[in-house]
Amino acid sequence: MKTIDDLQVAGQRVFVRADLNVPLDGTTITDDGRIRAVAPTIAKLVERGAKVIVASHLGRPKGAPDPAFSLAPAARRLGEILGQDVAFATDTVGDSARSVTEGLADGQVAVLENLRFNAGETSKDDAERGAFADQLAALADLYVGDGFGAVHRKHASVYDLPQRLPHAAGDLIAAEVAVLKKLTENVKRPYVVALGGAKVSDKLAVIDQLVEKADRILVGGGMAYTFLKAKGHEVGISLLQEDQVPVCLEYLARAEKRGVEFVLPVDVLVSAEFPDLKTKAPANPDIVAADAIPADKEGLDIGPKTRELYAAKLADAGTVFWNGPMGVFEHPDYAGGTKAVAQGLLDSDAFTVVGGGDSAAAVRLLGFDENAFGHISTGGGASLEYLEGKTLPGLAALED
Ligand SMILES: Nc1ncnc2c1ncn2[C@@H]1O[C@H](COP(=O)(O)OP(=O)(O)OP(=O)(O)O)[C@@H](O)[C@H]1O
Ligand SMILES: O=C(O)[C@H](O)COP(=O)(O)O
Repeated sequence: MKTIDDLQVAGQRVFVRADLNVPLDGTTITDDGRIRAVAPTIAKLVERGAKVIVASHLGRPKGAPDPAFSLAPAARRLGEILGQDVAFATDTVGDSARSVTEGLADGQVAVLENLRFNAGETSKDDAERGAFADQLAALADLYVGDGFGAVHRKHASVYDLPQRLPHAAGDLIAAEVAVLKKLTENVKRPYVVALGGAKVSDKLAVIDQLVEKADRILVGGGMAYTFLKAKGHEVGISLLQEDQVPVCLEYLARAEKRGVEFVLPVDVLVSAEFPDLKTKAPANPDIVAADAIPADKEGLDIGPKTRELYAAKLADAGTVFWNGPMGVFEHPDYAGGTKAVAQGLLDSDAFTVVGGGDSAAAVRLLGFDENAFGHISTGGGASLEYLEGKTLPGLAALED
């Protein structure tokens, strides 16, 4: 892969595909880690006299403009971090994008509106994605891929666009790949993987390969309930991927055969209602055994016994990879499980990697020092798929 140092960027329009998919409370960014992570790449391009055009997705809008998913707050924050004005285009490839990018002088930066406001960005149809990539390509001379969190997506700006422009990997992608590569070679054992979060359907599949690589897998968050169901327990109204129950059973059987310890919650915090993340009003959850979740309640965090169990399972680890909060950590009543696992990582002597937008945000928002971990990756799904050994579209497209 070429790096930025291989490109002559002075005076050129450089398209930077970043991952500015940051958590928002209205228009307030609650954690700016992903913006800070890509800022050095943008600053380097600025310093070298490029006209920098930054593009990203935010959330999962449905292929049309939706103000709740505007990148305007992220563009403002990027300007503050860079210490310079950052222009904002109110569309992605329309009149605003054209005029804002045409108006850039050398060393200036613009952010385009959310790529996913355009159906072509995420389309499964090659021609539709290609047509959108053509429109993006018209805005720029060079492409820098630095949105590590999205490299596992075969999307127009990630996969098709670099094939249309001279391209290189940005410094964030280069650094992420260098660390994650270490986890695919000579890992210090026991190798413990902790999985949680809400993107259950996306991430269950990675267990297929992790069962072959890890020594111990701890499951929490929304991911746990499909496994509990597979074990024959009722899970009430918890997040459930019913069609994946047979797959979970297969993973459990394969783990047992390979001697991989597969650890599931023994107790959970439940409530009849999803908590109010805005007011943070007390949720008063109940603690129940994992095999006794009431039919009208959902599991929203791992319980106290599970926290202790997971801390013990992390204590002797040589390497830990963790993706996905153990509960709805955004509410204080459901942050305990995520805190316990973060503390468990720190209390071990392991090389620790935390991956994912919300997982990294959780670590910082819950007051942990991000420098105390071995590596905080900006990619959750992306790092998991990398560790699985998959070819990631956004990395493949950056190859020479
Ligand atoms: N039991 C649960 N039920 C519902 N949501 C949950 C539960 N446990 C955790 N979550 C939610 O999971 C979300 C984070 O999951 P996600 O899979 O997106 O992780 P991530 O670290 O952001 O990874 P990525 O970068 O791939 O998105 C949080 O918003 C949290 O509230
Ligand atoms: O948060 C992430 O994992 C990345 O920004 C990718 O987002 P996506 O899962 O919506 O594609």
